[in-house]
Amino acid sequence: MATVLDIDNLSKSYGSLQALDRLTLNVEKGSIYGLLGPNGSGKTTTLGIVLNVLKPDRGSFRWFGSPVSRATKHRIGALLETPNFYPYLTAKRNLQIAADIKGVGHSNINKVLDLVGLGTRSNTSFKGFSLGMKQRLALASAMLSDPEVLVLDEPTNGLDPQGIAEVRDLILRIAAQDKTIILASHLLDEVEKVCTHVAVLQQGKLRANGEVSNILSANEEVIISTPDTVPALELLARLPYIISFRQDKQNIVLTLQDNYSSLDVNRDMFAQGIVLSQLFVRRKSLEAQFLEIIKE
Ligand SMILES: Nc1ncnc2c1ncn2[C@@H]1O[C@H](COP(=O)(O)OP(=O)(O)OP(=O)(O)O)[C@@H](O)[C@H]1O
Repeated sequence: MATVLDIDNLSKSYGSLQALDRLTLNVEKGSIYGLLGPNGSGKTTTLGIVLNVLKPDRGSFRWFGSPVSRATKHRIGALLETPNFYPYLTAKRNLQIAADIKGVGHSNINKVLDLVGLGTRSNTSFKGFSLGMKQRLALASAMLSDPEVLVLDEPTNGLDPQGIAEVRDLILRIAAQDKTIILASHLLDEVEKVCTHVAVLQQGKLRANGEVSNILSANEEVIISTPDTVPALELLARLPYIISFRQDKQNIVLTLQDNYSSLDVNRDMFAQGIVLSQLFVRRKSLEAQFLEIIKE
């Protein structure tokens, strides 16, 4: 898989505040890469640097294997903050002006309006749009040059639930067109629903990164209930593949080593004459995972 963005040891301070501390990560083609972190963790600073708006103190980054240049810039679309459209002009006219500013032709305008679901509203003035529609128009504007990569900072901020759902759906549709998306968010739910990969930032440091599905699947819990609690706890303490267990009301919650499953627990309990009244697997939520990561 080709690397689209390669970030190597980026650091940035504002006075005595270290906003970014030796950040290293790779974004591969076709991924939807989430930069996840609480407010002030360095997400916007990272995006500002890789979009050449901010200068890093140290470190480097490469787009498509090369230092940033006019040629690489044309391959990247960005939405860092909601752009100012002219309120009394139509969606289409606003995109024509945006295209002129970017130095791209008008040939993609109808296509991007259709893509974001505003094809039938192209002659409506911007001021009549809902916040969700305004954000979708902003995404259309970022897509005017048909970029390979889209960089988005908190794309659903301030939207109502319907607007959030529309923008997330749109991001997935854009990604399905063989685009790479890099997206900063403080919303765990958003990253879990939209992203294929995640980098967790805290106080400018990378705390964890990888495929969202890996981070989640590596963190399953097995929940069991049994009337034979005491022998069950004794057995769990002896089983070598149990990483941890704890009692939670009537249940016992287990974390298992990789390559072991609830079947192993059931079989070993049964072999010792311990009957389970309940056994199920629960995926630790990304939120639980995230809180553990930033607690370390
Ligand atoms: N121009 C600036 N001058 C001084 N400090 C800044 C500046 N820009 C950002 N910071 C500080 O740097 C840290 C990282 O900010 P950044 O905006 O990158 O974080 P973020 O994760 O995007 O957070 P948010 O979601 O709140 O935007 C924060 O503590 C912020 O207050």
